[in-house]
Amino acid sequence: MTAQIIDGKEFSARVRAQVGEHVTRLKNDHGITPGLAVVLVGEDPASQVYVRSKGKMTVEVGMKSVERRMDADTSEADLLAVIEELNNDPEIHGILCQLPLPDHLNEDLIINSISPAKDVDGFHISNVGLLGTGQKSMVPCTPLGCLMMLRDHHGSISGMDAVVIGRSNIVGKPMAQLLLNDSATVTIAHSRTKDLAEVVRRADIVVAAVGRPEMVPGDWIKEGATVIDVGINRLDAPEKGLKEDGTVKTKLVGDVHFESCAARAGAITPVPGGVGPMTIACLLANTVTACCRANGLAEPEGLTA
Ligand SMILES: Nc1nc(=O)c2c([nH]1)NC[C@@H]1CN(c3ccc(C(=O)N[C@@H](CCC(=O)O)C(=O)O)cc3)C=[N+]21
Repeated sequence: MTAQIIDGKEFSARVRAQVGEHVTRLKNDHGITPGLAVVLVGEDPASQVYVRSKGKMTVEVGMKSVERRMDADTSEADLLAVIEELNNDPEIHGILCQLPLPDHLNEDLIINSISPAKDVDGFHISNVGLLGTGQKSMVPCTPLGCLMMLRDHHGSISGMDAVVIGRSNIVGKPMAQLLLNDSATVTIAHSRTKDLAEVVRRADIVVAAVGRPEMVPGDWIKEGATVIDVGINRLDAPEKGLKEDGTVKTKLVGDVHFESCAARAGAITPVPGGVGPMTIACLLANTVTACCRANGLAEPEGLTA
């Protein structure tokens, strides 16, 4: 079987267009402009790229975009003060504090200082608990994007065997919760899982979120299974030659070996152009959702879990 490619770039453009329509309605009918604030501590170049791209897309859908850049040696108190200010700002409906934070900052403390209603990452303990008990919450963007693609492809995933490889708080665990809420049979596998190959071979749906380049080979994939690749790993690609500064060019690969998995899967997401663009689209979707909830308005249909 040769897999259908699930085009995250195209899908995310559709989601962003939908978000844009909601934003227009909020503005025209209610005089409200959804606002998203991104807090970036330090100068990590990869983070800066994401932050810029998020800011650009936020403006493209008609929302207000605020960026707070802080020095890498910012104190916890100063960061907490910025978050408190954003918590109290009525024009801001979503707050994202880019992770990872520098080592001297307590990530849990910072995340839990964001107002749960504005926590568009869905990382606050309140949102984690709400999701785990099947209550209305803010849902982490990457798993939400994966769920949207799975629902779109399958219609319903009820009763399907899903294996999530990876148990992070950001992707693996919330992904498993979402799949379970949609009545899939869910296994969470990880680095200590015995006979991972056999576990994955049972799966109708494989979500790979481990952060290890190309670790899932095609012969682990059941014929016709759907493969969602969350990994974004940058590898040296000497075959592409050198950059202007003399260093070797790089390429992005996922957590699955694309070619061999695509040869067996029924459908697969590519890297780049798969889950990544959906993550940003869902961040915008969550901001609109947060804005609607904050104003007691009906939630945007099709953009929530
Ligand atoms: N609090 C927090 N929330 C996040 O959501 C968050 C974060 N911190 N820290 C960093 C990671 C990373 N992240 C990405 C989002 C989109 C792409 C994306 O769109 N990638 C493109 C490729 C981009 C490229 O070419 O480098 C793609 O996969 O097609 C990548 C990475 C969100 N993150």
